[in-house]
Amino acid sequence: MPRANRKRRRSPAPEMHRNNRYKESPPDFSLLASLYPSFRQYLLFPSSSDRPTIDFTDFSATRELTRVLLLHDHGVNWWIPDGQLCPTVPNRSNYIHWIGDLLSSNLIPPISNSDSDSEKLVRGFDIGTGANCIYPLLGASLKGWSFVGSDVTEVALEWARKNVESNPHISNLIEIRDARKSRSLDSELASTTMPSDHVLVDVVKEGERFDFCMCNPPFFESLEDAGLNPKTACGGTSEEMVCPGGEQAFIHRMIEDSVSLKHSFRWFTSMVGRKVNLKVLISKIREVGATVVKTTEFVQGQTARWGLAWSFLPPRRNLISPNAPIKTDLSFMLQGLQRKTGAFQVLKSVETFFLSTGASCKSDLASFFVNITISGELAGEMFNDGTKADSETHGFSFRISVFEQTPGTLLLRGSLLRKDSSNAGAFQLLFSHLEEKLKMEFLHKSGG
Ligand SMILES: C[S@@+](CC[C@H](N)C(=O)[O-])C[C@H]1O[C@@H](n2cnc3c(N)ncnc32)[C@H](O)[C@@H]1O
Repeated sequence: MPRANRKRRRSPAPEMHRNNRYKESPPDFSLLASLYPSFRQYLLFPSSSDRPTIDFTDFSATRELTRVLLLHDHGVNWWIPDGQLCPTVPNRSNYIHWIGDLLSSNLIPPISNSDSDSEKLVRGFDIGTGANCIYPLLGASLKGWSFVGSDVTEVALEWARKNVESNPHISNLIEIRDARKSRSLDSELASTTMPSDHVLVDVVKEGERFDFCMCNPPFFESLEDAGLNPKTACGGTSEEMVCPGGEQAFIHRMIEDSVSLKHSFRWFTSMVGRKVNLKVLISKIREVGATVVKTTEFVQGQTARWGLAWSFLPPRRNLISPNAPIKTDLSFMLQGLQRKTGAFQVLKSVETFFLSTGASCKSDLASFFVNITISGELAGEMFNDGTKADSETHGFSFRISVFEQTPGTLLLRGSLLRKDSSNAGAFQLLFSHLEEKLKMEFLHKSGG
């Protein structure tokens, strides 16, 4: 059916995550071929372009590209047997970076992690890690996170373990867990290859705590449904791509398990392949009483994919009660600073902090202030709990000024530039994160 006149989205097409190394510089195939002769054989030189490419419908070529990208850009040794699902590194990195955003937004405060509290190690659970084990490998190498990766097929478990063992520098961060073992408790399912009703319950051990779980579920109800994208050859066996009821049934099971394990995870997350499923799943999550639901759209070449996250823990922003007086001017002091720490240095840190969130900053160093703008899109990513459409999330601007009170004491003042109370809560939250960050940075250094 022709769709030329149909408006596809309300917001601009999603871009790669700002921290994705391939956002500004896509993989340089010429360079990779010069460094890795095994990749050279797959290069094609189309007459229409001066840049070489590869045949993305050739499984061996896409697998070799993934291998050299993981090795060259991430220092990861990797391989999968013929026919297994072959991940694209730039796309899979977006999901990792989005989880990084969820964790650093501090919307849901960290939960105490019984066995790694002292190390403050971020701990994730990858449901269905696959033979490629891509998320634990990327999460450990990019972020230093530790993982449990689960799966239910012999080949996935064997190759995921091989991929972990081939990387001794991060192997202590990744445990591969057989989710079928837990199923042996369930006698009816023990001898079948059908996915169990549980994906987390019985796989997560008593007393374990995780900062997040993630999942790239089997999207399709049948292999015919999966079809084959003629433009790519990512492989994928029926066990990897198909489950009864498709992704909706799989994520439903995750949601049900999340209710039983609501205190064991800070964030539950999953990738979703169809927008129509996203809406149904959000309703289900609300129905079971999650306190926060967040969504994002991922860049996945020609195909749209969504990220869905929820939590049952009380969000920090609830601390800003709707009945509390709305403050559009806020301040705090930095006292006991070292002599060499002046207003200029603190202002630069303010700028670095907000730039790292994706905000844009304009500094006036002579007057010791920086104006910060949070775009509507960024505000949506940071604060939208899934109840608002992207187009309803408005951007806002505020000014942070630094005043030297006495040597060693600075006053920081934040003011919303348009005194629009609808963004006051978000502004207060960001300002409190800034206070936390600057106190950590400057007062810890000076022993304060
Ligand atoms: C689409 S693949 C994802 C593989 C990999 N994470 C990736 O992103 O490329 C889905 C994976 O889920 C696994 N799986 C299916 N049912 C499962 C269950 N109940 N528990 C854990 N893994 C399961 C499949 O064997 C398969 O490896």
